[in-house]
Amino acid sequence: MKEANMKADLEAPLPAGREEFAIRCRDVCRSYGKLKVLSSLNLTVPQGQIYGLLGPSGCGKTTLLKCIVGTLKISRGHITVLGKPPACPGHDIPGKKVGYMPQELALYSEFTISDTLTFFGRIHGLTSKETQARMNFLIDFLDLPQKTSLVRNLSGGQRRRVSLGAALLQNPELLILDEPTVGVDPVLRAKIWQHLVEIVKTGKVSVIITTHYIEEARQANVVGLMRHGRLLAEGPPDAVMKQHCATTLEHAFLQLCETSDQIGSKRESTPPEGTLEKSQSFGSGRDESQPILGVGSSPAEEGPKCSVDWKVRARHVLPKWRNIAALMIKTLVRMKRMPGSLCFQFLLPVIQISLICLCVGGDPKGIQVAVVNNETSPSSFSQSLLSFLDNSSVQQVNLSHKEAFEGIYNGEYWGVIAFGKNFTSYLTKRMVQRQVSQEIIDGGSVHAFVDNKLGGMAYLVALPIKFEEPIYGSQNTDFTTFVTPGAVLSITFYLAVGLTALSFVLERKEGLLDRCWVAGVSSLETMLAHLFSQLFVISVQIILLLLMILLVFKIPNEGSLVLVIILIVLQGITGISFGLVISSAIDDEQSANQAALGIFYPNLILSGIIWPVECIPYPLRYLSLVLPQTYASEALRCIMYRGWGLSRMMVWRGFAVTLGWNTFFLILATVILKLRT
Ligand SMILES: Nc1ncnc2c1ncn2[C@@H]1O[C@H](COP(=O)(O)OP(=O)(O)OP(=O)(O)O)[C@@H](O)[C@H]1O
Repeated sequence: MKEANMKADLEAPLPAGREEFAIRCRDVCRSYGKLKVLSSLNLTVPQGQIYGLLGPSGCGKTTLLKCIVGTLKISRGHITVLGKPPACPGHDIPGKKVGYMPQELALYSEFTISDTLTFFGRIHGLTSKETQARMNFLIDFLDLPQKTSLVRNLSGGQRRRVSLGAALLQNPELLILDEPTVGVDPVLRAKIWQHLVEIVKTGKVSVIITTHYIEEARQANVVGLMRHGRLLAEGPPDAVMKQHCATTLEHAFLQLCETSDQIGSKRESTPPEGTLEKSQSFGSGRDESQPILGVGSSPAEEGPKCSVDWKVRARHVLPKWRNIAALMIKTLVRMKRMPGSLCFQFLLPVIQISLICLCVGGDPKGIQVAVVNNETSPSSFSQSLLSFLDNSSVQQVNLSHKEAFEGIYNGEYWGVIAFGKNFTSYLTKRMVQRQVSQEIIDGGSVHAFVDNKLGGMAYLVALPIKFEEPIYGSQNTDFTTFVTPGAVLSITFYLAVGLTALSFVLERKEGLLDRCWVAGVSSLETMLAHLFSQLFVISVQIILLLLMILLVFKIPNEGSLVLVIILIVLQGITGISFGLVISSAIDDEQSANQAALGIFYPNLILSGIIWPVECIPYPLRYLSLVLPQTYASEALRCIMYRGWGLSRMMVWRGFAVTLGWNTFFLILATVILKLRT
């Protein structure tokens, strides 16, 4: 009799009928590595009702919500949301039918309240009039400050309310709210619940809400009590309390936990016999995966299949311009809000290339060289020779033999030039006599002692080589000219890597990536939007770089400027796409930074930017040739200094390798991001 009454109680508040449900989870399992978070979970959210999902911290509520919205894949079972599995092509889950408020704030801190709601409005395809109207309502309803207030200047509670506003914005059919009332004062909390009760009255909107304030869930139509990844009970709050003769939901929940623990310890004390399935039986033969107060059908039932024709599938895969535009505007607004960082991004390449042109490859200046001249006569050959030395490069310091060598050992001089006291007469003898003794040869020579730690530079400067007119370039082509094209590519590449390597890392951490994904933004759209908006930044950087090298440092360009620009832009895209790979694969900032910095030096050295590839030992040379910048640097040098075009293999090879890397990195980043969301 009691049982029959209870059944009637349970069924009474579900006017929509058992078949009408917004969400149905059957036999759902999900693990993080070896940690089993959801095990054979069954849950039903009736259509047009509020479902309060309750449970202690760490029991798997957020994980379940993520599986429901499709950001996490389940390892077993099936989930149906508004009639179809989540993430089924052509289904608006994820999309505008669902409003999702994640546990993290998931807001852009540089945005104002208005920017935030406008951004989500754009993604959901609302007109600016509709967004404006909803914004005014939400600001008033959620008691938010002025819409021009920056999110980063709001209090914790205000930020959570903005986050809730973003979930409510498009009047979704399904609201998934992960702890929306945390940090909200009791008056507003009551108002939020009142609003939820109000919106489900139409029967068209369903809500699933998690909360730590168990008692507030009494206002829900159905509650689900969750523990250790399972649903202990599911039913109308009054029925749950009644069944446990409890006056509060909290009390009922405690009793359920105790019962569950007792059964758990009983199971542990019985010897392990039979299969795992057998050990899951709950109480008197009941399956533990079934809630104590069951609602819905058996876990054995089949879920709906996601079968759609190829046209729907193709439309699902193709990126939507609306989403890309919304994401690009978002990035540009963020840049506008951080003018200092933007100026730094624009100026950094100019500073870097200027430093390379100024400091690398020039002739040494003001080198202090000790001169030991044992000849005293002003008309001696030694004086004449010394007067020919370039005094801007070499600063002569006349010293005695002892002082000069002491100076060398103390690191004061770069070298010693010494003349014997009979230098003039011995040199004359060497010139006029056919055969002379070793003593005359030595006495008639200039003796140079060089601090060899200087490297070969000092010798090279003095080498008696006569260079003929070069085939390409000019007689005074120097190391700077060799290095500059590779340096331009390298700077563009690394700045682009730096700009993008952290982009998803931070957004993923703050829950923004998931939120955008639930709003209907695909991985490809995210990728393309990043690519296009960063292209704007690197375009400005490239213009400034070229102005600097061509006009200020007068680096010659014999070839097509258009080809030069295209190649540098393509290398920038390689950098962006490589940054996107790092960003999609790595979760924390430190590792992403390490990955970006770690490849800098090896790539710089192996790409033949500083020293020609021909000098690299063979095994490493093969590695060098497949790197993104080796052939590209060579191609840029050929265009700029030889005036070659795309008909030459050395030029088109640079373009082909760059395009190949771009395609590879972009596909890789999209696949990784898709697999991880
Ligand atoms: N990305 C992850 N990798 C590994 N383990 C995770 C991950 N996310 C959650 N977990 C683990 O899964 C379990 C369930 O986490 P979940 O966030 O779903 O709990 P919750 O019920 O929402 O908790 P709370 O109420 O505190 O938010 C926890 O033990 C948590 O440590």
